[in-house]
Amino acid sequence: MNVGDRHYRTIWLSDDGRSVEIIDQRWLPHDFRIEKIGSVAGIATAIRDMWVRGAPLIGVTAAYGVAMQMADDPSDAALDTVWETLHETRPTAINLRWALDEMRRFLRPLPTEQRAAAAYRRAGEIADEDVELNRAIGENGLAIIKAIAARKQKGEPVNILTHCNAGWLATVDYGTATAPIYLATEAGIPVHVYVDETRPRNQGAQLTAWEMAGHGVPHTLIVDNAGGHLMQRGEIDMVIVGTDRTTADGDVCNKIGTYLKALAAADNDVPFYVALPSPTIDWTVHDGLAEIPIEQRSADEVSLVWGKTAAGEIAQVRISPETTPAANPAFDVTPARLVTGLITERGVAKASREGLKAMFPERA
Ligand SMILES: CSC[C@@H](O)[C@@H](O)C(=O)COP(=O)(O)O
Repeated sequence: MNVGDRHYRTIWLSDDGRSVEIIDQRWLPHDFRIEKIGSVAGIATAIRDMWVRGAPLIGVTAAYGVAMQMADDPSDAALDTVWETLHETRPTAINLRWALDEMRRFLRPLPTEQRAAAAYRRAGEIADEDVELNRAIGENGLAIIKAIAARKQKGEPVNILTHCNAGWLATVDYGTATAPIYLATEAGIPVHVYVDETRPRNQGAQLTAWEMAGHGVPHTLIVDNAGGHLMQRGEIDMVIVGTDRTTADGDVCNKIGTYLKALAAADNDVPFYVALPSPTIDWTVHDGLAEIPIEQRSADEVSLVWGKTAAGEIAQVRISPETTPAANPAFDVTPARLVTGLITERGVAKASREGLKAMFPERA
């Protein structure tokens, strides 16, 4: 998507043909910084410390990490080691394991001297495929927005609530939850997005709001606790969120707080959609609550908040007593029964084993 008048993806191969450049998301919306990363250790840090984040982008970044390892040492042992090193950076988003598995499956049969070039090629393809998947999700979600718009007065916007950042910053381009929103805006369908701030890291306030502003999408930032109130007042037409892992039975794991939005949506008959590319489906998991590992992040993310001071400095402030402990589970699981539909690259699936099987018969 565009930053100013320039088109960016979130990750691209450097001119040296070996490193990658990424948009460093730690500083947004206050500062737009590009980082160059040329080692597996650098890739692991960028994923773990959330310079890059969002399930699909984590996967693509890891794929490039495998390529860097192959350029240094293309042996089978090194392939297994880089899989382990990168896999442990973040536990919940399944796209990380999907990308690492795909790279290893593709590289293992090749002679070692061909692996580095092949790995960079395959990582680039995975990045391009992500863009195509998201574009298709956009088309399928656009049909839902159009149907809601058709029931409204002419010119009245479709009000969409979203949580966390499942925008182009969380993918290579377009985003998952935001792709239908961008396509609706391009098509001239009036939309208005309520952006959940998404404590503790504020991906909504910092990233989704920045994306919406950058693309001229009318939007309003709300605190996480406001969504239920707005739904009770009929001010939300639909919810669209992303997901870090969706089970073969349609349970949806996503940023902490998603479950509460789904409960409020169900209580108020507001359709609750989840947008996802198929690499986000974990076909090996059936019971999301019991089986998906939930990342426990640092308590500092709860007790300390980043922002920009009046003097223009990007700084962190403490919001709780020094001695108060904090817990920081980063994701929760929304049971399939609360999900209206899964917007995939192939169409909108029912959030159930049968729905996903019908959409992806070759994988189920
Ligand atoms: C297209 S992204 C879907 C999810 O990855 C997104 O909603 C999310 O929860 C991201 O969490 P994050 O912890 O910022 O990586």
